[in-house]
Amino acid sequence: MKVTRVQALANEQGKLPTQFIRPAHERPGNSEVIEGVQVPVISLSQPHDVLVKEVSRASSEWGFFLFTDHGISSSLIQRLQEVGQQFFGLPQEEKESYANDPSSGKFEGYGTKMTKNQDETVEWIDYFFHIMSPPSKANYDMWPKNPPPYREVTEEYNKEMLRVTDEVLKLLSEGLGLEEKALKSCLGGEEIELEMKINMYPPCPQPELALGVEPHTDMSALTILVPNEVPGLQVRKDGNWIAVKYLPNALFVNIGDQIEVLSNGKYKAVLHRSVVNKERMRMSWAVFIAPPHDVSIGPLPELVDDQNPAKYSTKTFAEYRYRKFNKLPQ
Ligand SMILES: O=C(O)CCC(=O)C(=O)O
Ligand SMILES: [Fe+2]
Repeated sequence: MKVTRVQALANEQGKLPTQFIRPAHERPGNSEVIEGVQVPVISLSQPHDVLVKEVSRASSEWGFFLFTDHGISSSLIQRLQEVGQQFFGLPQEEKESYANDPSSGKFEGYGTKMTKNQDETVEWIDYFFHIMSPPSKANYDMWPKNPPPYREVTEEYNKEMLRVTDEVLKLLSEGLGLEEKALKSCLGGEEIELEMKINMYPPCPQPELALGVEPHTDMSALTILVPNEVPGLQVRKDGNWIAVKYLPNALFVNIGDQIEVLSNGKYKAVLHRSVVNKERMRMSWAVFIAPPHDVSIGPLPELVDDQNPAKYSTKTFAEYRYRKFNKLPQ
């Protein structure tokens, strides 16, 4: 089936096509956005006990924080961004050879959401999605072959993401009063999955009427994202949308649904959305960290007792995903 890419629409001058116009209450132009509030910024070079406290606090109060001094070189982040930009700069025909097809279960590849019916609204975004880890699940044939360094750069970034993931999961485990391996082993241990989603938001003729990504929490355990320099991410805190400022080389860390469930609600999955820009293309590289599909996730028994009953039901990640995709209650 022929899919109209947002990138192609952006090249046609003019008005925003109707399927992108959000209902009035969802339009970024109609909602107050707080610009001045600072989201938590946490340096990974602090003493361990301070880090445990800061990460645990940010994850309980915000479900979101920025990491600095994480040890990933700025040149690696720059190369990751270059190969992603170069992919989206390829001729349309070449990008189409990677087209995904979520309706038939083919999630990996080049994608754009389509409307199922007339009154459904879509998002101003094209993306590329593929599994990075574990190697046994990575389908390297689906990774961009152009530009040629794509695979090498992405594998190098994947190694760094595995290292930072271990670090965050240890800190979060300790913040729950558990031993440092607790959360990772619940998430499949070495079988934990890392997925790359490159988000590409072309310039939008009427950004005040559209959204890049609608409000959602990530169904992952954690998401670690690096954006380009164009701002656009907003996180929900105490009933307000807070615009997240760009901080060069910082990692944006989201708590996702699976950590909220495992922690029995002590840590909160952050509600977030992204807005688009009239002049500039925004891009972001989101790494979703999730359990394998057959792993069951529920509140950790150590966190549940008579005073703290389980707030979530236990189910496999496959079941959770199915329910979330189909907007069924969890
Ligand atoms: O582009 C962003 O900053 C957010 C993207 C996002 O929320 C997602 O891909 O789940
Ligand atoms: Fe997200």
